[in-house]
Amino acid sequence: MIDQDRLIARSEEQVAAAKAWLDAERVWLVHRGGFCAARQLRETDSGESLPEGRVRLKLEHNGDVIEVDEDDVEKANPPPYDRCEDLAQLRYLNESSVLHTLRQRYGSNLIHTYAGTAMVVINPTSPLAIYSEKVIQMFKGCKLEDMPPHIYSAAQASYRDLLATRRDQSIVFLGRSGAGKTTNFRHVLHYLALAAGTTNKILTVEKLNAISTLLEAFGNSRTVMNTNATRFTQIFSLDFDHSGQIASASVQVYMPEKTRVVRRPEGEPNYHIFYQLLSGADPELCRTLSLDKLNEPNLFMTPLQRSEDKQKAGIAWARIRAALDVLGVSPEEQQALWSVLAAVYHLGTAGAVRASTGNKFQFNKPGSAQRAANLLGTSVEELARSIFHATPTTPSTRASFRTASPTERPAERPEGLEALEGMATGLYSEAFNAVIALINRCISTSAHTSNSILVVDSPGFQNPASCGRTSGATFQDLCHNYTQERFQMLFHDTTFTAQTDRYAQENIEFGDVADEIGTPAPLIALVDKASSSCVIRTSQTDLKEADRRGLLWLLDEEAIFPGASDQSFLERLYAHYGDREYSQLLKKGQAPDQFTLQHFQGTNPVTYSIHNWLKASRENPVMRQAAALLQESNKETLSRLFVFSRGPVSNTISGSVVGIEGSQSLRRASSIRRAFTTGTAGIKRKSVCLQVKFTVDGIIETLRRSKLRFVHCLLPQHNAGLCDLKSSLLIPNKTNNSCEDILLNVPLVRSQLRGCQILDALRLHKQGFPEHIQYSEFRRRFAVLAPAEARAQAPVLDERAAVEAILAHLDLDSSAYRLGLSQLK
Ligand SMILES: Nc1ncnc2c1ncn2[C@@H]1O[C@H](COP(=O)(O)OP(=O)(O)OP(=O)(O)O)[C@@H](O)[C@H]1O
Repeated sequence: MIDQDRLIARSEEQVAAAKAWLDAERVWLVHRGGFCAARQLRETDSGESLPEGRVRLKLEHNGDVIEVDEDDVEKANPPPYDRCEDLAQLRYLNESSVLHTLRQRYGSNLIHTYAGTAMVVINPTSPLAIYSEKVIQMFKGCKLEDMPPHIYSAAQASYRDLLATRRDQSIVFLGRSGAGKTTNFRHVLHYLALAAGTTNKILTVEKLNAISTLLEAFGNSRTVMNTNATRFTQIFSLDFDHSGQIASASVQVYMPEKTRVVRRPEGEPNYHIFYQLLSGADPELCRTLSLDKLNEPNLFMTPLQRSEDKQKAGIAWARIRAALDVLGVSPEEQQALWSVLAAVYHLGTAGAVRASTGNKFQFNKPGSAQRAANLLGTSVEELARSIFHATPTTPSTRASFRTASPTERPAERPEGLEALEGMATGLYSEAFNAVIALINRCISTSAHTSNSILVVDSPGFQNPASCGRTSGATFQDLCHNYTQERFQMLFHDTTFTAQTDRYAQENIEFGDVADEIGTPAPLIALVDKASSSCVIRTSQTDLKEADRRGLLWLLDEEAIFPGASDQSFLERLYAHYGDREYSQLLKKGQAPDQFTLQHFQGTNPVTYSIHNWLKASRENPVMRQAAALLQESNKETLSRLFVFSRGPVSNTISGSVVGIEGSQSLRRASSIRRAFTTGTAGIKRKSVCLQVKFTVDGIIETLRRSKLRFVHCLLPQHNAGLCDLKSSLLIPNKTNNSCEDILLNVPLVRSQLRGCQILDALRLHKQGFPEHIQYSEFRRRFAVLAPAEARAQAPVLDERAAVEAILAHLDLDSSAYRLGLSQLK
């Protein structure tokens, strides 16, 4: 380990000041609201020593002397560590010292901090002048060890690793909604496009901006936690040729929150694109799309009312048109996209009503339905048939995860409004899918590429109650939270499990830090565990455990069980997880339709409301009619676009898989495709809830094969994601809080640090040897530093001895490395 003290050349006064600091026994007193500085006193006023486990402190801010438990006291670091760039360098590694360093840095607009091999970034909530082409050029020319913490250094480290090892790399962003994942994701892409360069301008900054604009318009929405919340997971793959330039790229989109088009929590709007179209389209386009009168009530959206909102949407609309031009989307293709969006709007106005004769449903407002049909290039009769009367495709055979019941029925065809919602959702999914296909058409090539950097962004952790919505989190929130838990598990596996396994394999002695580290695995199992089909031991406990399956499986079974309801699902959940053993993970909610999951090892409990979960867990069968309707449209521009977007050279989001056949990167990542199209995933295509599990399995499997880097994005305040709406930022009352607390909500940051296990990772990093290199690779790279006789080029019999010779020649401190069986650490 590198000791910061040894690296900093210091004057005698500085040395004296550091010694005085250490002698003064500066500590942090930890309290619920945060921590404060104090000096530890050795004895009582009368000179007696203190009882075991108790310490006396003199508080720095008011001079009070108090006696507290020693567990509430943590050692403080000398002032040179106040803004240290890597938390692993702290002499005393404890929560308060980490928080202090982060707060000091944040106060100076230093939002990035290394945390060993990971990075922590705190949302600055306002733009900073730290991202530019000039800064990119600076990082590009910088040695790794000289780079200050910055999102560009994470990108540069991945790029250097890719060049040095020719191994695929990934950068994964984790954090709560509004913490800044998407913002950093974009900076990474900008950096790589500029620093690595691209062949034939396949991926320019202009194109990246255009892609962000489109994905944001179609896939983002305002939520209670973030004015611009991402509602889909994406993997942006940058594919490099042998010279290290980007020769191709692609966007893969997973698990878009489709139902938001028709239903969402109260007060939250639809996707941005609808408002931008409705407010921005010029009169001629409005006429073509029959959007010139927007005064009728609409089931799916309410057009913007305030003139400033309309103005903003109008500006965004101009940007969207320009983005489509940059990406080479033809005017006809653009027109086809707008026709589908306008048709969704008109269906919202058309509504559904039971016909006066018979038991069938029909449009409530035939005029609006006619407008939708015209735009889709079909007849209103055909449209009505597809929505209200068409036989849905037969549901797939259901695996018998619940005791087979003769009364089980296939999923029923939704009626009336629900059927209409299915069509609107399906149309929107097809439009979003087409946008991604058009993006990929512009940035992918068939050039031979050798390695990729995958940059991953997904909706952040959702806890709506933290921003004042007490009605409970939704099923969609659970899906996003589950995805974040799985990414955290990936971080856990990479940081803890893989490291300690490697030490064991290499026969390297190592302390017991790893044994005490908690894991997100139990909560993940509660959500996604499949029941075991074979039980080896047959005690009652084993049988019960074998039969116990995760929430998603229970929900899937309940959704098609006759007479089941949201409430009966909740009862089954309690029946499986009501034991004391699970009380730390699942608790009953205050309302009868609520339950609480203790996410991130209890640091982020979320109360969910089960309202509508059964419905949300199955795909609405009418959705699938949308693709057929569009492909068979009598408007050639529409049918051509939607045949293309579903075709082999593009991609699809509807089955959760997005890829490009023929692309090198995806051929390498072909297991993504396999994971989604074979086995249980294939059988369960219509189960939205199980698709979430299988999709995340596929993503994780792909990422595991690359060298992973994690960026933990943190919220400084609960509502930091709403910083675009400055006035709604609830800054704590100045009179009650110190200036620093106004910047950073310490309990909130502390709970995020605990949830993402930063301290554990740092402890392991400090105690262990996280960097490792094969002997042969070390010799290849560093043999030039060795004496001539130790510079064998060909493979040598004893690689370890050869490396030892190089190390001996370099005269390195032997405590700074370990020699394993095949690797140097
Ligand atoms: N580095 C940054 N510089 C300036 N503003 C930032 C930065 N990071 C985040 N923000 C601000 O915070 C807001 C929320 O950030 P962002 O949308 O990236 O969060 P997120 O973690 O991706 O959220 P979600 O998970 O909901 O999509 C942004 O709209 C932006 O205004």
